[in-house]
Amino acid sequence: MSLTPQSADAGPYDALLLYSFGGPNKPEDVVPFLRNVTAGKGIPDERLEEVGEHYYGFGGKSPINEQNLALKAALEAELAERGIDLPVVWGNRNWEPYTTDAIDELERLGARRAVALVTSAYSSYSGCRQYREDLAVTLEKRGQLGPDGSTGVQFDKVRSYFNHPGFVAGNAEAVLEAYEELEKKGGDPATAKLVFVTHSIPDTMEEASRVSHATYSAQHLDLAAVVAAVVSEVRGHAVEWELAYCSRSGPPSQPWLEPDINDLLTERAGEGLKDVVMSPIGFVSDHMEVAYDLDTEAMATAAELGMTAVRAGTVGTRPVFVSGLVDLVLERAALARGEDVAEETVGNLPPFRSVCAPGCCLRRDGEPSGVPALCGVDLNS
Ligand SMILES: CC1=C(CCC(=O)O)c2cc3nc(cc4[nH]c(cc5[nH]c(cc1n2)c(C)c5CCC(=O)O)c(CCC(=O)O)c4C)C(CCC(=O)O)=C3C
Ligand SMILES: [Fe+2]
Repeated sequence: MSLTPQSADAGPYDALLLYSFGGPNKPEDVVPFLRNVTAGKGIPDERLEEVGEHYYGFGGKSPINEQNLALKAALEAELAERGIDLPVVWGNRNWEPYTTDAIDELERLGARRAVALVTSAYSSYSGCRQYREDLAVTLEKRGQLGPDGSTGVQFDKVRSYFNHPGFVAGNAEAVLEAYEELEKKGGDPATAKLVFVTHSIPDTMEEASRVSHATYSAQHLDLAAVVAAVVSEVRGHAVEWELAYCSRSGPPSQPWLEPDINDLLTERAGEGLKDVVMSPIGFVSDHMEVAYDLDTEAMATAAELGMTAVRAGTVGTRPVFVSGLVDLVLERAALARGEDVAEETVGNLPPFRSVCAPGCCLRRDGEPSGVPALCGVDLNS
């Protein structure tokens, strides 16, 4: 697909909200942060203590906040380069600067209509609707949620971008670099397996992500197939790949998406697999899930199994990714202006909706949340 020429017009938006998960900055933040994340989610105490230890092992500090600041700076630079006058404001669901701090900042800037860009490329409750609910609930607490949406700053959202060319190209670039590293470590790229990794979610959340489009796992499989095809073409050999999961939580009785990356490595090693490249396509930066679950845990598993393993990078602030994000912002602006725009994609799935459909990405299949959400067809859908 050819790139559509886009005007450098971000109107009707007067600000961009970079909207993320958040993470602790120091040891004292760890427990309050975990309380924010898990409020009402039924995560067992043992799991929380274990996750707390992951953070303490890294000095009580998650890399995520610095990574988001770097992404914010990269977005600002790309916007300036293209002559687009759009201030970027950063906010998080689970830590400072909170969503409400971001709205304060938007008000200080005099913004009346903002476009939200979530640091999650996939559509599911965790990566999409939970952010939309958080915006609505935050405005509600501020007394700014009118019957048809915000009476304060008005928000739209950039579509889930797992199949946008910039995200796909950034991941392919990172995987190609990992193959070179594997060769340097003495591995054999021609027989290595490419394992894509993402955050596991409960099976019920996977089912509920089906409402208006392909499920969370299907979105990953679509992107993975394209990345594997690029790698195969560039390297000139067949690439065998599969998808695995990390970071499972919740009670053991509750089914979550599998296989777990460690189980997969163990099983494949038993079948004689020697070399592996792990590509964390589920994450946009090397935050704690990557630093602990992959770099610490899965790499240790691979070492114990005598495998040669390399972890590919995340898209982070790769120029091709950042420039794709700015394209997505301009695309959303053109849609908001009522223009006819080509919504660029790669892979087999269509572009995901910029305005979420009723019932989209609920937490559990068939269970309305009763929580209002912005950026859908209406507040309570
Ligand atoms: C799909 C998905 C993404 C990717 C999309 C996105 O980026 O949004 C993601 C990202 C992240 N998850 C993160 C951290 C945590 N996630 C937890 C818990 C959970 N995650 C879930 C899903 C996801 N999570 C789910 C279904 C739960 C169970 C509770 C619930 O149903 O909500 C818990 C609680 C303890 C535990 O169980 O692990 C923690 C501490 C961090 C911060 C890392 C850092 O600090 O660097 C980030 C970026
Ligand atoms: Fe998570």
